[in-house]
Amino acid sequence: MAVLHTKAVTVILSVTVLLGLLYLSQYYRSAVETTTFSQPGIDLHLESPEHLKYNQPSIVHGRTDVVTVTPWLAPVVWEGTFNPFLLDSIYKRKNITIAATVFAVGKYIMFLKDFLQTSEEHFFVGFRVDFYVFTDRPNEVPKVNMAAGRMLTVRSVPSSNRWQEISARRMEIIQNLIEKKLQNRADYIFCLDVDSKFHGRWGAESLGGLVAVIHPGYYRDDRSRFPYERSPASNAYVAPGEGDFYYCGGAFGGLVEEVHLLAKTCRKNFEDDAKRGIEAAWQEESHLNRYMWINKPSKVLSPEYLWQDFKPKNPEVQIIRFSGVIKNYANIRPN
Ligand SMILES: CC(=O)N[C@H]1[C@@H](OP(=O)(O)OP(=O)(O)OC[C@H]2O[C@@H](n3ccc(=O)[nH]c3=O)[C@H](O)[C@@H]2O)O[C@H](CO)[C@H](O)[C@@H]1O
Ligand SMILES: [Mn+2]
Repeated sequence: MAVLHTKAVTVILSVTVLLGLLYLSQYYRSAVETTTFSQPGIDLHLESPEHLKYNQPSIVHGRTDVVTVTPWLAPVVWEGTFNPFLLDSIYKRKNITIAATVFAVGKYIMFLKDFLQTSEEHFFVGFRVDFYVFTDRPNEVPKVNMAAGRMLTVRSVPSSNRWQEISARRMEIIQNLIEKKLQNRADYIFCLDVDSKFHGRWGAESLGGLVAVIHPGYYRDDRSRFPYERSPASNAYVAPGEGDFYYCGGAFGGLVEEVHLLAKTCRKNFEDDAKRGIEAAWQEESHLNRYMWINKPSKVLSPEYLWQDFKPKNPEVQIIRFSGVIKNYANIRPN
C-alpha cells in the first residue's frame, strides 16, 4: 500500500514538474517572440506637437478623381490626401529607424548610384535610414554622400545565372536580415528594386503595419487581367474572380515584424513550389500578391510610389515619387 502510495506521489510529482517545464518553455518562447521587435505599438499612437499650425482638415472636400480607401478601410495614399508637414511632425517624435533593402547583383550594380543619390533627396529626408545593399560586387558599390543619421551597409550575396532566382531569393535574404540584424534595430523596413530612381517625396505618409504598392501597369484593369499565378498547383495561385489589386514586387514594406512574416511565408511558399518543379509566373511578386490578398495591407500606396519611366503619366497621377528606369533586359540580365 505504502509502495503504491509512494509510486503515485512520484508519478504526480513528475507530471507536475513536466507540466511546469512545458509551461516555462512556452512562456520563455512567447516572451522571446514578443520582445524581439522594438517599440511595440509604435504604429498606433499618433502624438502631434502642441500648437502646430496647418491647414484645417475637411471630410467634405478632397480628391474625387481617385479612391482613397480600400474596402477593408486601409488608406490609399495619393498626393493631396495627406499633410507632409503634419506627418513629419508626428513621426519625428517617435525616434524611429527605417531600414531599406536593395539588391544590386551582377550588372544591376550600374543602377545603384542613382538609386542611392536620389534617395538622399527624397526618401525619408530628416529621418534615420539604414540602407542594406546586397551585391556580388562589393568593390563596385559607389561612394555616395549621405546625410547625418543615414548609413549604408554592404553585404555580399552569391550571383546566379538566372535573374528569376536573384529576384526571388530576396525574400530569404530579407527574412535572414530581419532575424539576424534588424530586430530591435529598426522599426520599419522597405524593400525596393534597384533599377529605379526617386523623383518626389517618399516619407512618413508611407508608414504602416503592412504596406503594399499598387502596380502602375494594371490599376485600371479588371482583375481577370492581373498577372497573378493562375495554376492551382502553385502556392501563389489566385483564382479568376479573386484578388484585390495587383501589387508590385519592386516595393513593399511596413513594420519589421510584419515584413518578417511576409518574407518568411513567401520564401517558404516559393521553395515548396520549387521542390515540385513549379515557378510562379512572376516569382516572388506572385507570392507577394497571394500573401497580400489573404493578409490585407494596412496601408496601400498609389502607383505614384512605383511608376515606370516608359509609361506616360495618367491624369490622376499628380506626382511621380519613385519610378523604374528604362532598361535593356538583354544587356543587363544574366539570362
Ligand atoms: C517594378 C516591379 O514591381 N518589378 C518587379 C518585376 O519586374 P522587374 O522587371 O522590375 O524585375 P528586375 O529585373 O528589376 O528584378 C528585380 C530586382 O532584382 C534585382 N536583380 C535582378 C536581376 C539581376 O540580374 N540582378 C539584380 O540585382 C534588382 O534589385 C532588381 O531591381 O517582377 C519581378 C519578378 O521577378 C520582381 O518582383 C520585380 O520587383
Ligand atoms: Mn525592377
